[in-house]
Amino acid sequence: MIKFENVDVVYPNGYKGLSDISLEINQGEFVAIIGLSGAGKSTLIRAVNGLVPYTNGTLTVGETVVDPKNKSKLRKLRSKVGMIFQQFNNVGRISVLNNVLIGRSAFTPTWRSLIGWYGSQDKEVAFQSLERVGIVEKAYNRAAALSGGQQQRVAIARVLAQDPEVILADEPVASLDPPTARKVLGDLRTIQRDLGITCVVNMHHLDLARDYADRIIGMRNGEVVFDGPTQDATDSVIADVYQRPLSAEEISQAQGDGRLGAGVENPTESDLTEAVTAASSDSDRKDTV
Ligand SMILES: Nc1ncnc2c1ncn2[C@@H]1O[C@H](COP(=O)(O)OP(=O)(O)OP(=O)(O)O)[C@@H](O)[C@H]1O
Repeated sequence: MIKFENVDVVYPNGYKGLSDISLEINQGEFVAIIGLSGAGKSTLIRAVNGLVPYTNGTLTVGETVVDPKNKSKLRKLRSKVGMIFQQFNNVGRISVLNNVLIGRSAFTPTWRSLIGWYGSQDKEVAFQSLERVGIVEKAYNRAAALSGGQQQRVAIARVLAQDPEVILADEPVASLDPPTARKVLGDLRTIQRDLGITCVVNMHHLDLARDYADRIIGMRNGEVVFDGPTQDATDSVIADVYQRPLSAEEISQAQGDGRLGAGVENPTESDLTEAVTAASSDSDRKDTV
């Protein structure tokens, strides 16, 4: 489904963010990416939808070769690859429902999505998506008025409304308290199991990765140093990924924040808009009204 073949990412300043990555992620897997700050987790995830362009090798999602230079191909890819971020990236001043409808942009002519004119079928999909994450009663609230956990659920519902094959989640629970983090990961897990959507999730806490993922990929210095089923990711294996024993905070989110620093630059507004609104100008999209 997602296939990295000898993929490198070299940033414009010459820094090698990913080095010779070869791996395959199958349709319907729930994969956690772990590793120290700066290991390359965000770079790996963002390469999949072209937010970070890879500079060598081949990266494919399904039948599509990710081509960061081909904007129209990229938009089409992003319509099938939803992305959620640590900071939710909802539009705070508009309603929850309208935020979720943004996920329908790929199915709506550009001029109509620009004025927020979505058809009844789109609204039905949006309501179903909100129901799936348990916040349908918030549909007409302003997104900014919701709690962090609810806002992340809005982001998940928006991605679901895209009808994605893959959900990429770049530290989706890093801003949430431990119980809320578990609820949000539980939603993602249910979505993956019920709908067969592939989930690739960056996480800072080993206990969350172990509790929710089928498979763990451990990264260090831009390389994959562990890749296996979750049950094989023992403490000693993970200590090897980190090259030292883990602290209690790194193992369990309940022990504290556990973050060790900042990662890739925040994406620009336009990158985010593109990543979440996907293929709104593709010629083969369907008008659903
Ligand atoms: N735009 C950029 N230009 C140059 N180097 C970058 C850029 N973005 C990231 N890097 C570097 O690439 C490396 C990998 O960063 P990345 O954010 O992918 O790591 P991470 O494992 O996700 O870290 P964190 O857990 O802190 O988010 C880091 O050393 C980082 O400083």
